[in-house]
Amino acid sequence: MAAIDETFFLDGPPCVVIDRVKMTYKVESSDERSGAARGLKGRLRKALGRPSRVTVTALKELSLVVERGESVGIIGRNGSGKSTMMKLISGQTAPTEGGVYASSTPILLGVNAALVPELSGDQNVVLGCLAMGMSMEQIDEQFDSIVELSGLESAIYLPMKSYSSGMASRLRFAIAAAVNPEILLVDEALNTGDAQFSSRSKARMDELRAQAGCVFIVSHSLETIRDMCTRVIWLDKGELIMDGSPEETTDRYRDFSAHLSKGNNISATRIKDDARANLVATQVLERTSGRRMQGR
Ligand SMILES: Nc1ncnc2c1ncn2[C@@H]1O[C@H](COP(=O)(O)OP(=O)(O)OP(=O)(O)O)[C@@H](O)[C@H]1O
Repeated sequence: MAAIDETFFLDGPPCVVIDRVKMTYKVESSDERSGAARGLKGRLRKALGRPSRVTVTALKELSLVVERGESVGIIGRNGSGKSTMMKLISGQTAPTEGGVYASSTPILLGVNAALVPELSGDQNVVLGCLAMGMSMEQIDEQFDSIVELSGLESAIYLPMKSYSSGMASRLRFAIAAAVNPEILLVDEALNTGDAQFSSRSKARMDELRAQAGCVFIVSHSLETIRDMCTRVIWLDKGELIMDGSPEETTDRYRDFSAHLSKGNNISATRIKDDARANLVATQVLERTSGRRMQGR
């Protein structure tokens, strides 16, 4: 049986606690072979022209405790549940089961902030900042540095719908980076924009990271993850496979991916199974007096 890391939190509050969280989605499926399409109900639905619905498991049961000062990288193949985990931590989505607790409101520094394409860049700066809870005074103070970080110069006065996708991403990043959150979530935001913007955004990220209580970073760039994280978790098909140091976890994942891409599925599965067998599972307990205990 996997070892358990029992966590009591008296030595200082953790920033984020994920307690036995599961996430499933109900989606329409046109697959005639799916369980939901078969049987009397399925035939009836089909006769009425209604598509059948299937359940997609985005995250299997997952528990995690993240302390102040940690910078957690999340890696894994496409569809492994990384963005779902970020949405759950940010509160954008509620889990199907379990709970997510945070010491303050986490801010998702993604490239998906909803801005209005018809409005100009500067109008969107105001809109985006208001949406993040900033006051007009704070926006006024930060406006010039947001525009400077975006690097858009005079294009800031043009409608956002006229921007290239890279320009739009730069604006979203610059707006999102204007707040100094205690809990910062970064979902691939650093992988957009040109080289000049990359170094500018990395510098701002480093600043934010230094101020934040804890940071979560999703990225397919293992280099970015190694560079920026103190701890890395590997998700696969919604399951936690590994939770360890950036070097160890990215090495193991790189090995797994290399075997997969060469078609060595059996070796890849063995690497994954070995990693999962060594996982020290977290069990979240009620707040109680005591000290933090490491796995047994
Ligand atoms: N809104 C949704 N409705 C239905 N299924 C969803 C939804 N969002 C995610 N999923 C499913 O949940 C699973 C995990 O998706 P998620 O976006 O979290 O993966 P990811 O690891 O971030 O992938 P990627 O690396 O491709 O961005 C996938 O099977 C996906 O199809």
